[in-house]
Amino acid sequence: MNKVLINDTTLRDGEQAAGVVFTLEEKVAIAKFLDTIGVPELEVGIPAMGEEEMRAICAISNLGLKANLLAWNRAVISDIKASVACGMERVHIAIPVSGIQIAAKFHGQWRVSLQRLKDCISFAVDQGLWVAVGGEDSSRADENFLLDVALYAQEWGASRFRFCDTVGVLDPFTTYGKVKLLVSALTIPVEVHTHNDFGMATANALAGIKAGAASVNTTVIGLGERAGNAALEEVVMAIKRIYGVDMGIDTPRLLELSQLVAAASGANVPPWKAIVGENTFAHESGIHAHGVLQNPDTYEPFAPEEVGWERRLVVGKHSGRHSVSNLLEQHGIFLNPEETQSVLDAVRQQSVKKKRSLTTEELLNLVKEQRYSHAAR
Ligand SMILES: CC(=O)SCCNC(=O)CCNC(=O)[C@H](O)C(C)(C)COP(=O)(O)OP(=O)(O)OC[C@H]1O[C@@H](n2cnc3c(N)ncnc32)[C@H](O)[C@@H]1OP(=O)(O)O
Ligand SMILES: O=C(O)CCC(=O)C(=O)O
Repeated sequence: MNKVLINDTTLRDGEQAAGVVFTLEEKVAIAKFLDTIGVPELEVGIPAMGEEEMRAICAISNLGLKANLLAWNRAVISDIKASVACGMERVHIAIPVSGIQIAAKFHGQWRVSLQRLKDCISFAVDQGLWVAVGGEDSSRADENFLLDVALYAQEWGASRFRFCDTVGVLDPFTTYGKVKLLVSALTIPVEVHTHNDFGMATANALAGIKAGAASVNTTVIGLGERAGNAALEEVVMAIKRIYGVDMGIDTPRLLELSQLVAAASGANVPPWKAIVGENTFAHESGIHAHGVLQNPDTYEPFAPEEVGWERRLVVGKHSGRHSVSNLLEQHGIFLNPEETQSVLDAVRQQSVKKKRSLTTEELLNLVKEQRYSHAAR
């Protein structure tokens, strides 16, 4: 797999998640964090939204970050003027490309939409801007029409074309085929933008990259419209660990970044969320805990420290003797096999009663209550 460029859109598509509002300070903090950990490109917002958003984009633009910054625009000249007013040197211009979208937004008049795109690219290029074009709803567009739009965008001066699975309807196989067509036809790089409506945003992003996309859109914790986008932490770690390509991202800070974005968005990250969910390196099941105690590779795809976690062994309904005795030994308590089994029985009972795993303190209390002769050597 080729080295791919991450263009993170937490500050644009991420914030579009219904109910999410970042303050200016939060936007700045997220931009700085993404930049610090090595994300090379950030889509920072939509200047056309008005003064408040423009202030935040200007503030980010004034930070002097290493990352390239990009503002999102419709094919509307005043949108691009607003981007210029925010100090943007790079603009992304979106144009609907599917029949459904062109009908809703341009009354089916595709020639009008193409003329708008041409005018906007020319205007932006004349302003000295670097221009990327996004084919909104590329996945449902007629393939020949999509190709024509992309080729025209290239001819008119765009430096990159974004393939958007706007409503997340593709699977990795179809994504691969569609992106490959574009990559083969264009000389400018192709970017993939995927949504998670069927839970395939990350898989589709990887398929697009495999097909030759040079750039991929992500958002932290997968925040974004409806079911969200391809998650930054998933894409980065999959590329690193499945394909062996290190993208130069400081991955031990991914957890802290996810917590920053979760707090700013008011979102609860599910415990089972890939890479940054709190259960991703927690082991309760007896067979798993036993395996992990022998060799963590038995039940972990990579070391927890690589993404900012520490491994946790938890005792509860599904535990076995090995994890119970391991935890107790860490507290200087050494039991014989019969005693360990009776603690395990008590752990199971308590866990079922409480409908959760036990804390270390609860486990130690159980042992105390049983007053084992071998306890606390
Ligand atoms: C797939 C995506 O995520 S696209 C990005 C979506 N993000 C957002 O919408 C968040 C920010 N949006 C906003 O703040 C507002 O929608 C604004 C400022 C952009 C526009 O607001 P309004 O002028 O009030 O229009 P409204 O949002 O109701 O309707 C969208 C208008 O943009 C037009 N439009 C939509 N996409 C495009 C496009 N790519 N190029 C040109 N025009 C477009 C629509 O046809 C409609 O035009 P109309 O007013 O002439 O009918
Ligand atoms: O950039 C574009 O063209 C649209 C991006 C987007 O958010 C989408 O299609 O879901």
